[in-house]
Amino acid sequence: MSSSSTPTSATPEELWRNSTDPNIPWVVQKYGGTSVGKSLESITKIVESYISSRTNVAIVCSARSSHTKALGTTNLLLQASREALTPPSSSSAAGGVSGTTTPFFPKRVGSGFFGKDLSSSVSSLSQLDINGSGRSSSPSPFFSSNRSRSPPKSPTTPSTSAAQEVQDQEEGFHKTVDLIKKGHLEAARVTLRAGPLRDELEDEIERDCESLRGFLYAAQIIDEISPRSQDSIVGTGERLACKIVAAALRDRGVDSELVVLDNIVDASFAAVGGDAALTSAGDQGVAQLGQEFYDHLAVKLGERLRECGQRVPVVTGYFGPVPGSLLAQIGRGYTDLCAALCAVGLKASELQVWKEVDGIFTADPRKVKSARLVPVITPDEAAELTYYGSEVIHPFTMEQVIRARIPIRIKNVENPKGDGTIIYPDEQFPRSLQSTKPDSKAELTVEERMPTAVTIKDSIIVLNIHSNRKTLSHGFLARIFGTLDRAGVVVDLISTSEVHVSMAMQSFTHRHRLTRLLSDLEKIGDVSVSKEMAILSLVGRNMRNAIGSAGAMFTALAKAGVNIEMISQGASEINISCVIEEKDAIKALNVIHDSCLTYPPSPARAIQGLQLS
Ligand SMILES: Nc1ncnc2c1ncn2[C@@H]1O[C@H](COP(=O)(O)OP(=O)(O)O)[C@@H](O)[C@H]1O
Ligand SMILES: N[C@@H](CC(=O)OP(=O)(O)O)C(=O)O
Repeated sequence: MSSSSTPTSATPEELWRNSTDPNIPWVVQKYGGTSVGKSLESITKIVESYISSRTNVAIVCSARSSHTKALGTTNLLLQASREALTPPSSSSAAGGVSGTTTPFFPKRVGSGFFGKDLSSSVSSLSQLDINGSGRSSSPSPFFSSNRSRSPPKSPTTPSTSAAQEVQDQEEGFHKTVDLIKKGHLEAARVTLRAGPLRDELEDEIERDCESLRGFLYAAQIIDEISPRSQDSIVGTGERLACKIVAAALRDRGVDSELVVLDNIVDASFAAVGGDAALTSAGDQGVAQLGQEFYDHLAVKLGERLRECGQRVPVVTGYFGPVPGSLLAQIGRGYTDLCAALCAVGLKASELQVWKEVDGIFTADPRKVKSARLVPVITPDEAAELTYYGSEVIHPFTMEQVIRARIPIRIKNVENPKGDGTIIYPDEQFPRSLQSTKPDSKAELTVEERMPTAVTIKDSIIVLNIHSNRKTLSHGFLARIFGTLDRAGVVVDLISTSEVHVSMAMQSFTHRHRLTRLLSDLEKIGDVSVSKEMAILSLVGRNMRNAIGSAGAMFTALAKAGVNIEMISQGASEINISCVIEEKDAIKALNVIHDSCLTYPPSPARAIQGLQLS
């Protein structure tokens, strides 16, 4: 359907009858956490409008974020996990939350609209798997407090006093679970009309949050959260969000079905032959999920979603504890990948990623007022932007849908009529936008030679290692990479000479991890650390053909008095990055946007200096 279609006056039932034809195309819509948190009303209208235009819609949702992703449910869930492993303060013991009005180990309750597979419980400490899939924990803990364990109080042990009890309950993960519960209950009350559906939804939220609490409590007792358990904890966010969205659609007369994917990977993984789904990782490191795994999962998802028949599938973007852990294998933003695999499985005509912005901009519109919408972008450019701070779309997403020749469109929930940004591979670009053909270089306009976007990644540290010259240069580099691999550290940028290596990476949340890494690196050479840095990246497919992009970028930064700590140009030639001080980040973004990305160019702008190679 066209992106500008609007709802008709037909009732939802009439609309829905129109959409049952199996030949009607599918559109998969992924709604980001901020949209689920802030724009539920708009989401339901969008879904209705697509159904009315004879389109089958499947929707995939992320965990709610009421303001920003940083304050969203997934981050709260990760925080709660850490808190469960943090030693309790002075007098409050791990189990000091007894006597609360809500049970720690709630009973599984019958299946209403939300189905029987949705509530789960932890009935024993060995069952550390929040979704009850029955698989045992991985032996290597993802989070472990490394503290000597003091015997926790049992949940039924009375606390010393009522006041202490209240204080205990407010501490640590309990407070965080309460916050998650409160936010979701409020959303349910604001979104749904009073009645049985809302009552059932509130019960479901209550139950899921208490299951979570019980799970964390059990983790606290055994003092360990395995990667698989961590995945399950994180998955609570998508489950809660989807319950609200599915109920909101129903409340407005759109028949929906909640699709929880907690167990889909187990079945898919077995079917493709266990470890065969993982590609070889060599001697060390984590094996990567292979294409065979994704292909099979896509088929499974397609089959599952078609089972929904006339109902709109509302799919948890969390798709279960994958081999090697979802967060380690795919990382944050996994719901984009889930939506992509749903689109592939359904042979959808389009994958739509709905956000709170009109699409991909030339810079973060919150930070650069003059940023413009980019109408078309390549998957490589979108991936570079995501890696370097503009969380536009998960990089793995694009490969899956583009292999299946399904276009991706980024759209704004609050502006559904906008065209958004479409992600096309280079070779599928409209002819006028193909700037890589050698014989067409002379015809390129200044605009066609411009970079696509500028982005900033905050909270960066730079480690500089100077060789102690006790090993040859290749041995020096090998030892550094070996040390980083063992520490599980991802390097964002690197710049090397024979005896000196500078590496930019995300700041460490846990100081002890940095301390440990530094002491290991000090065995290889002298180490210095620069903190509170940011990576500034200029991204654009056109930079392959333009001489002077780097010159324009660094001239503009020099004129603005921005100090550059390190420089790196990726092998792809579509990204030039440098590390600057974090305090200069916004200024640098604006300066680069004004000088390299503003059209039409003024004589003062450095873009004038660009020539074709
Ligand atoms: N180049 C960019 N183009 C568009 N948005 C960007 C860019 N860089 C950063 N952003 C930010 O990314 C966010 C994406 O939208 P949002 O709906 O909040 O994300 P999510 O779908 O993860 O909830 C916006 O807040 C926007 O300010
Ligand atoms: N909620 C998960 C998954 C996700 O994809 O989020 P979002 O769609 O809001 O980027 C996360 O924060 O990582």
